[in-house]
Amino acid sequence: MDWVEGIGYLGTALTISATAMSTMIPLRIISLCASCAVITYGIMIGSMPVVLTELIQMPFNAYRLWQMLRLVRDVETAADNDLSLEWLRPFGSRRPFGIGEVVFRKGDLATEMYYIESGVFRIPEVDLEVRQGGIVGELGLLSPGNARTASLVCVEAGHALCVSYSDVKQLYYQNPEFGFYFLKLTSERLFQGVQGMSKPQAVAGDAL
Ligand SMILES: Nc1ncnc2c1ncn2[C@@H]1O[C@@H]2COP(=O)(O)O[C@H]2[C@H]1O
Repeated sequence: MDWVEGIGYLGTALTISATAMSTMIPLRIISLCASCAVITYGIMIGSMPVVLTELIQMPFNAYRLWQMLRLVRDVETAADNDLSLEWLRPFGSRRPFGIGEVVFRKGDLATEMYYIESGVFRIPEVDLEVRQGGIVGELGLLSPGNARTASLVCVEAGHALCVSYSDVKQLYYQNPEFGFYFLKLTSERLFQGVQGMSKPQAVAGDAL
């Protein structure tokens, strides 16, 4: 085996390692290293398809890596400051809701959680209001069969950021700070549920 082939095998080994990785940041870094090795090998053997494939892949990996690093930084800032969840913004889609609109009903299959940006939403089963900065719809990720534990109705028109559970899981696994927020939020709500809340209360950003 000559050194050119050696670089090719190094590229193969790094590509396989990246594929086997479960955490995003190391995966992206190893993928970028693999691309560098494969591009070098492709140039050495004069194979444009090999070089081109890697050149196309590299910006995607670099962009995703930048996104993830930025997220980690933002979550750390959020943890140090006012616990605002503004950094969730890139992970969700903004949706408007009108007065009386039922966002979901108890028992519905849950696929996303909501970060309330404006307006007022009500959870009738526990007589709670969720306002700007509040998180709602996170328990469905943990409930049996992903069923909604309560309904959500819009009582004052506004907007909510909808974040899919696959993104929530990704954030959970990638970022211990977010994982801890999530754990704290869900356990607080489960404890509240156990204690049987009866008085109307407002759930806002400080719920975390
Ligand atoms: N006791 C509670 N206190 C605060 N929020 C609750 C409570 N019970 C349910 N919720 C919220 O209402 C949501 C209904 O949908 P989910 O079960 O997905 O997630 C639930 C929580 O976000």
